Amino acid sequence: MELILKYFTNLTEDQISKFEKLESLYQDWNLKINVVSRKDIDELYLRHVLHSLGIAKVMGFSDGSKILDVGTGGGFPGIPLAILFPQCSFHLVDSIAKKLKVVDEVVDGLGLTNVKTTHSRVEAIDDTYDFIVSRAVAIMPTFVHWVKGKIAKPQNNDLKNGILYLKGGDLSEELKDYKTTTIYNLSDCFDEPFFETKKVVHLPLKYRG
Ligand SMILES: C[S@@+](CC[C@H](N)C(=O)[O-])C[C@H]1O[C@@H](n2cnc3c(N)ncnc32)[C@H](O)[C@@H]1O
Repeated sequence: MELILKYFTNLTEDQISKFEKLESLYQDWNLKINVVSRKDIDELYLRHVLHSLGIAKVMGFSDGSKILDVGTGGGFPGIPLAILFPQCSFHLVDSIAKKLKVVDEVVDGLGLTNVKTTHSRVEAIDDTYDFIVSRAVAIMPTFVHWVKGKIAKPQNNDLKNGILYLKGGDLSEELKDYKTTTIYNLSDCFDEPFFETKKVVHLPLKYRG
């Protein structure tokens, strides 16, 4: 938990208590349904919570923003971001029901009122969002194919609306067809060696409507 406080110094009491509660909620639920590996549970704050919050280091969501987390699995990056941005609404989608069972229990346990979950493949979701976040779900061309048409018309001519994807390693081949992409190195934001090769890819997308 100290890790989160090291990099996010303006948290409210409510946010701190929610981040603190996360560990025991995941530990309890992971005993019943294994959604996070043993190693990752031991390093929950580094590998899951802080990594998810890397998105917030490169993009501040304005109040009222609508955000879709595709393939949320055990709730990452959606749940940590929902704690950090209580004035935004988060839709967490996954095609595996048992993973969402854990997410629902964590959301209830934290009293997160800005999160809804849907058991579905993302292709079947018919709605629009300001941002689409994700980690470890598909290569970019597949991902873009799944989510195009799901970006809302920007408020205030904000041309940033689009995908924010947590990725690692060399992305030059995977991203070569996307000219408007910006890649942010999380090693510039966090000192921990875990972030050495970790990046956030920002790909603005054309909006629908
Ligand atoms: C490797 S896990 C990553 C989970 C989480 N994002 C994380 O980083 O911890 C990939 C997840 O994507 C989900 N998934 C894969 N394709 C999907 C699709 N088309 N629509 C919704 N979920 C999908 C899988 O069910 C799985 O839970």
